[in-house]
Amino acid sequence: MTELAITARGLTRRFGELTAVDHIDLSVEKGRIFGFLGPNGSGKTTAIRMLCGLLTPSEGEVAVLGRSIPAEAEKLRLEIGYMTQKFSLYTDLTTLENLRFMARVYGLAHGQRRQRIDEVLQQFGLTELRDRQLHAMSGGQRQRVALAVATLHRPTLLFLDEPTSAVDPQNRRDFWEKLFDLSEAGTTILVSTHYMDEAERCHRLAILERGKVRRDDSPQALMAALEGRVVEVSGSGLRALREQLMARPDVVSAAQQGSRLRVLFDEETTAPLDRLQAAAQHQTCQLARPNLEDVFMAATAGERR
Ligand SMILES: Nc1ncnc2c1ncn2[C@@H]1O[C@H](COP(=O)(O)OP(=O)(O)OP(=O)(O)O)[C@@H](O)[C@H]1O
Repeated sequence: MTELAITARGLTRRFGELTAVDHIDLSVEKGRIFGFLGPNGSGKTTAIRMLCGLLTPSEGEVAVLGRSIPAEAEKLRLEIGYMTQKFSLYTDLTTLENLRFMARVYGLAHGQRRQRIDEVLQQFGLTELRDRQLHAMSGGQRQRVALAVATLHRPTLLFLDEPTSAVDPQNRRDFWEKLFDLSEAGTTILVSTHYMDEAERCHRLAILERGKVRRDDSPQALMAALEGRVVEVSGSGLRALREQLMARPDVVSAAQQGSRLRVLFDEETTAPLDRLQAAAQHQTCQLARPNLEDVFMAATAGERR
């Protein structure tokens, strides 16, 4: 049987009238990278804060690393790492000063601190930046420092809340390579994002929208489930065609990408290619491989209608 690092049943958080997280169920396997994909305000941060024990649920059961949360949250403190969306380190201190300070906060034994700090400096490519103040670093460099700090005490579970929102694509790729190194070494990672390319890298993904989990599976399985429902149209007159298609009940979404229009049909539609070709007589239509954006549109279609 696979071991679970996190289980949540019916996890809910209300803020007054608003239900920010609405009865979500989660099972996160140990050693895997689990993603929360959702737009702003979908409840990712609120869910993560409850799983860390920083926010009390309104309803629901949560167990993290075998401990009941929030009752046993204090015992979890040294077993988890948390990197928040907002940068939370001291920007007027250097990398080394931040690491030394946090090593004390985590209660690392005096004799181990230096060795462990040297290890993370090397692991995250920070040796040359050890004496630089954080305000004089790029977004990508700072995120590396934040990840080094979050893993300094060797947590077995890492919560990363939109860790790369201020980072360019190359640095995002490098950051993800570090996450895979950590995952291979046995660390469980729960990461929230609104980038499709990041979501696609996760072993498993929960798509959140308005506080609910709309889909929960591997990215590959989620995309495979849409096989045969996505058609691409090329040719002229795509703007007018899009408008016409968006009015149809069998079309979930129609989005232009360069000189193509990508059309997603709903589940019940049979032979979408033939249907579209009938509507787009002056254009060329062909079936396309579903991507995560299509999955996201399909998962949230009910809400938009
Ligand atoms: N302390 C709070 N008091 C009142 N409302 C809150 C509070 N925290 C979050 N919310 C609301 O709950 C909803 C979910 O917010 P949350 O921050 O969890 O979403 P998110 O998916 O993390 O979005 P973002 O990427 O913008 O942070 C939002 O409508 C937000 O305004």
